[in-house]
Amino acid sequence: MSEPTKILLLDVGNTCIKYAWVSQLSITQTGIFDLESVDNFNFSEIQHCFVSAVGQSQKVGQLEELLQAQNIPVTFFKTMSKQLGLSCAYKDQSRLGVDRWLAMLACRGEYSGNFAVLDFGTAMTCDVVNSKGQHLGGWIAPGANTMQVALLKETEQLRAQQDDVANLSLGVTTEACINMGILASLQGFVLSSDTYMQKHFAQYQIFIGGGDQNKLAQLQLEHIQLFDDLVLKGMLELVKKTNITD
Ligand SMILES: Nc1ncnc2c1ncn2[C@@H]1O[C@H](COP(=O)(O)OP(=O)(O)O)[C@@H](O)[C@H]1O
Ligand SMILES: CC(C)(COP(=O)(O)O)[C@@H](O)C(=O)NCCC(=O)O
Ligand SMILES: [K+]
Repeated sequence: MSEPTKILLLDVGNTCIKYAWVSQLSITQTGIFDLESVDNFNFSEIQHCFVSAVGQSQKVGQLEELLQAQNIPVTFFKTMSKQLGLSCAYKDQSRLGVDRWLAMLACRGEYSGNFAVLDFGTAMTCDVVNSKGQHLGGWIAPGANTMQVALLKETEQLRAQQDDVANLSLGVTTEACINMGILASLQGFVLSSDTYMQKHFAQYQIFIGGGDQNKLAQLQLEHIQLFDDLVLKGMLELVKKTNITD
């Protein structure tokens, strides 16, 4: 018997490209996709490739050429005004990053109540969705690495050394003060979303995803849940529910 055909999902953020292999409509493997070592990547038996892209357009172009050369059909997801019971708050939905849309679809697939979804990558974003599936809007702020880059660029005396700090304390060196300051900003983003949700909803959940979610693992709040592979799981929801590959 031949191997079941596979679907490749690609989540192109402004810093990293994440991939997932999907077989029989389940994710079997995820990782970081590196275009430089693409020769080691097994493209045989790919039935269809689905892409969410919000950055790195040059790499996306290269990827598209590579897949087309192998006759692999490629579908790019777009933010819709309405999809799978979710309605976009933006008047012009095409302006909302498709990664934010897919993250909301992933959470809605898991949870039917009111929620906020926070994604900690190059930018940190928050999107609020009510139990009727109405997206109410959100926030965009610089992510951890972007904060550090901006801080070093705009000052003279700062120097940084990134450290995977998760417990918030006080720094006694410049480097530690920056790491703690950035962690405080990330935690503040979460706490502000909690305050907002508490004010507007009797019941809610806060989902946290993105490459820097591990920085928030120590933050123990009643309504918070870490959510791996948010965007990839949103893509899977669409692939499953729309039978797009039939
Ligand atoms: N495998 C990893 N290990 C540790 N940190 C990572 C990893 N991947 C991403 N990160 C961190 O997450 C950030 C990128 O997160 P990600 O959600 O992939 O961003 P984007 O979607 O904007 O490309 C990086 O700035 C880095 O700090
Ligand atoms: C906000 C973002 C930069 C987040 O990107 P990421 O951190 O995942 O790389 C991206 O979703 C984007 O470019 N959005 C378009 C503007 C908007 O959503 O309003
Ligand atoms: K993000």
